[in-house]
Amino acid sequence: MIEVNDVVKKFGRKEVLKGISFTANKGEITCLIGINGVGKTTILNAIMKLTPINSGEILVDGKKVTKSTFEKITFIPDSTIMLPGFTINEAMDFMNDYYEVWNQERANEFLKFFRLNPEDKISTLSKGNTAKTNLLLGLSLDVDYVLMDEPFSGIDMFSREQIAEVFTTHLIEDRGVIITTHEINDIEHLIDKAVLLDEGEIYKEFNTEEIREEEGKSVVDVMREVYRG
Ligand SMILES: Nc1ncnc2c1ncn2[C@@H]1O[C@H](COP(=O)(O)OP(=O)(O)OP(=O)(O)O)[C@@H](O)[C@H]1O
Repeated sequence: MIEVNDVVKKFGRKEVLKGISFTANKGEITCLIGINGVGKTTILNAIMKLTPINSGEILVDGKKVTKSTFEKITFIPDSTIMLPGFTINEAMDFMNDYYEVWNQERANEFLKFFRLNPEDKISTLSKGNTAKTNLLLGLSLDVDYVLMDEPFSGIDMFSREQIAEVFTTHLIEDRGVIITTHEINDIEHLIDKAVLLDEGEIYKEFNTEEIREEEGKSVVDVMREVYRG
């Protein structure tokens, strides 16, 4: 489990995270939802220790995040191009050399699934294929937790559907996944837990199935209630 406990993050005088707490379980997809600038990326960066926090704590399987915890987590950034100078093949070789937990079999499945050409140079790929390559490189690491920042941002409908499909296949298995998004439509039916953020605070955290069964509401219904007051 990833536990984010009362985390405060300031940039200068601006308090971007105002005491955020939530948990993300293994075998579940947790979605951090909120409009632009509410602090979604900052939370992922804080979990990955890419940005220091001012107070609070983040635990992975009950332990503070250290070098060895990092081996359990992979972070797939948004449209940032990873390893741009390489072809997809060279990038996979690099990952294989660099990470003990690299799983080439899974990478080959992703190549087929996304119909990517391993000879293509990463810097020349379309936005959708860049996102798919990022997913391939991130999800072919045998880790327990996967953090994804806006995996659907700026990507055409068909590629989005294909990316969403990954979440319903064995390619994710029983990992704990945290996704950020401001567009819920593509993944509403896939997520287990929704964490609604506004201005650095958590408005509501809920199990999507429970709210569907008990209150007959979709995530979008809850978002309308929360954000439109
Ligand atoms: N390095 C930084 N220095 C100063 N302010 C920052 C920095 N990084 C982020 N911020 C500010 O923190 C706030 C939260 O940013 P963050 O990127 O986490 O939001 P977000 O919810 O991921 O937004 P988006 O949906 O647009 O990606 C924003 O107001 C942003 O301007």
